[in-house]
Amino acid sequence: MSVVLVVNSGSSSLKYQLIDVEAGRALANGLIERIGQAEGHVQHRREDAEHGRDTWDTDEEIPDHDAAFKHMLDAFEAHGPSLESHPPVAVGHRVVQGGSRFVEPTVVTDRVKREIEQLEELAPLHNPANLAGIVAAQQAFPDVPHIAVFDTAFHQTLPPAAYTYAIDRELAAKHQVRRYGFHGTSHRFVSRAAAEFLGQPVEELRMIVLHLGNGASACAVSGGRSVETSMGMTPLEGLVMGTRSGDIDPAVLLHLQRVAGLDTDATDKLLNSQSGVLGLSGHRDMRDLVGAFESGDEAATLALEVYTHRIRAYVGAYAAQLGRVDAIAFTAGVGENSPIVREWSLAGLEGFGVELDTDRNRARGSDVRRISTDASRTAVLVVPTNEELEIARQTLAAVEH
Ligand SMILES: Nc1ncnc2c1ncn2[C@@H]1O[C@H](COP(=O)(O)OP(=O)(O)O)[C@@H](O)[C@H]1O
Ligand SMILES: CC(=O)OP(=O)(O)O
Ligand SMILES: [Mg+2]
Repeated sequence: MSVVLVVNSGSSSLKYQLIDVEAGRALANGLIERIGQAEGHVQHRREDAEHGRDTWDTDEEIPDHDAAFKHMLDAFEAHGPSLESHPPVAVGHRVVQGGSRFVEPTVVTDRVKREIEQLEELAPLHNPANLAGIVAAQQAFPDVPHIAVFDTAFHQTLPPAAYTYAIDRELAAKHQVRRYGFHGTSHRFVSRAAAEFLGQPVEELRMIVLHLGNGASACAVSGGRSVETSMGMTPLEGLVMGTRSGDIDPAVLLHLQRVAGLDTDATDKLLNSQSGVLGLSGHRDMRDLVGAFESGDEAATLALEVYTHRIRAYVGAYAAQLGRVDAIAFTAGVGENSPIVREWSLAGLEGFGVELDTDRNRARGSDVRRISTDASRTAVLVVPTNEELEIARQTLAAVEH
């Protein structure tokens, strides 16, 4: 059995999974939230084939990422599985921004840490937290290799026409301004799982993956390679998200800076944390938004329309880029669980060969499933993503390499 610990360290949270890679199964997972705030929260869950699933919760102040790791180790010790009897052979870390530098999973050295730090300018919300997680994990697990797996890596196959912004070339080059794309680990996992479900080699398929979570992005995958994606230099561009605006005329910012006195920080906060469906409706969580829509809330209805209108526009654009669409795959929290979002996003596309089956779309399930009619030229699928398993696989492959 090869066990890998996967760490997804955010600015105020630490998510972890202990994974048996060959079995493709988590032995335990956990979430440590509100790091650095007065009321922290630790949740540890043991997944046991024999005893089923057990969850433990505690409320406690967690000052920093070092303390969060200590809590994680304590939880393994108190509730199992024991790390002595299931020692991780490596620790895999999600790192959001790898720039143009990192195209594959990379063994973390002091130099790699410095480079991740240098990339902070391109991901101020994500990379500092990812790095804090790596530093703390190295202290907790000094004797095993640590591997960084980058959200951007899968999109390094984008052609220049897709990743280049139409601004002054020299200025852009000097400041590394280009589109990088994110959620690559998920887009890669889902495109391969979709091909497997369809029983066709991924090399022969053209598909569109819609990763709709708190952050959301679309990806056109041709022959298993990312050829176009909706997030850009940062995870702000593209689809409407929980709290992020996605695409917007940049002149809106100039206008608000002039007429409403917004400075750089206020603009950043507005677009990243106060926009998206939250800004439109007061709800950031899709469950709450759909609930408000169902009780007739007008703002919630508009938010849902704006959210799905944008997805449909991207599906059309990517169909044009791909020339043919064999499959559309919905994934992540919203994509896997919201029939109304899937239905509205693909409404009116029958003329393009995309035909949803209403009953299949509404049926619940936890495995890969088809939600299009048998006659639909494009197969529409729901594919549960598993970024942690993908990180664990890539980590093990990097260690064995
Ligand atoms: N049953 C459901 N119906 C609709 N939306 C759901 C459901 N379950 C989860 N979601 C939505 O999924 C989103 C979170 O997705 P997730 O992939 O977990 O996000 P992230 O990993 O980016 O934090 C939230 O908006 C949540 O409301
Ligand atoms: C890159 C990104 O947007 O990640 P998340 O969806 O986890 O916020
Ligand atoms: Mg996610």
